Amino acid sequence: MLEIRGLKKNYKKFTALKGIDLKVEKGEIFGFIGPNGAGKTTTMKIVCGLLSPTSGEVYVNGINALQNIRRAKQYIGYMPDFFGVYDNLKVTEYLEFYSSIYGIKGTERNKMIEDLLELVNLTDKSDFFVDSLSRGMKQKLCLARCLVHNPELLVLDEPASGMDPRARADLKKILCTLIDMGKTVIISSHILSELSEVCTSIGIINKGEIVISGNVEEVTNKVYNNKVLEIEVSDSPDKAETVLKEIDFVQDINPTGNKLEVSINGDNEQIKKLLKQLVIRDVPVITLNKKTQNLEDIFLEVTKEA
Ligand SMILES: Nc1ncnc2c1ncn2[C@@H]1O[C@H](COP(=O)(O)OP(=O)(O)OP(=O)(O)O)[C@@H](O)[C@H]1O
Repeated sequence: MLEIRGLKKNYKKFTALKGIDLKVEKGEIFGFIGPNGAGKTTTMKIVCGLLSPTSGEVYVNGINALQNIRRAKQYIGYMPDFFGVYDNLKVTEYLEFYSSIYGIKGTERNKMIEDLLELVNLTDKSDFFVDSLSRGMKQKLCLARCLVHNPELLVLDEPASGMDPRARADLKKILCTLIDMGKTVIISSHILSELSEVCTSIGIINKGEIVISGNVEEVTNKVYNNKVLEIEVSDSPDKAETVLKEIDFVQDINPTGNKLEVSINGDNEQIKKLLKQLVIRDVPVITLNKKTQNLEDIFLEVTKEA
């Protein structure tokens, strides 16, 4: 759905993007993660045709977006990180205004606005003035706005900033609904915890360069060659520890009561071998889980200063 190749952007002498390569497949929720000033907004604006790159290529649904920006824009819904001021415009009027830009009128428009307000949980605010909405509500209205032309690719720049936990939970649900509707979503953030549960893939950008990208599991594996297992035994944790110490690919063991956190150098094959050893040696294993690393840990790991 989106492919970016060798994207560079200079602001005068400052190089904001140093040659970005990214691929986002249809149906993904791609988390575009990076600290302040990393280059997320610059990349997103170029993708949406709001900024020209210094060099590079952007393809949206196979269309060369830098050469056919009008065609590419039909596929893109962009939610900027800042929401403008709209005096004396009610929520419904606001969406009517944006619908008119795309030539959507009459009953089709009314039904679409009704559906969008339902999607973003703002049906009961349809008659409110936009300026009277809370920041979180404005964000959701802005999301509804970028859906009026039924785009396939949504580019959302920090949509959760300023939202309270309830609004964030709503946003996650909305994103899942959008994916069920067949959309592809790119969502930027520097607050990783808000993305970790919903993203199917991520790209981490730092100082204008993609440090790492791929689906969440791939990225986790690339960053952490070692896997961490959580093993619980009904009793005899000492025996479990003794057996684990004899396994050559076990790197570290951290026992707490009947639970052991075990770092291994290996993949699923090694996990199977480890479990087999424990069972053969009569260690009473009750549970064995792969400990998932959250995006926050990965982000801190890959963006830490050398
Ligand atoms: N118009 C501009 N002129 C000069 N420099 C700019 C301009 N816009 C952005 N920059 C610089 O380019 C770099 C990338 O900025 P960008 O806004 O893309 O980062 P970001 O990852 O979106 O950051 P944030 O999370 O703070 O929004 C920053 O160093 C910023 O200061």
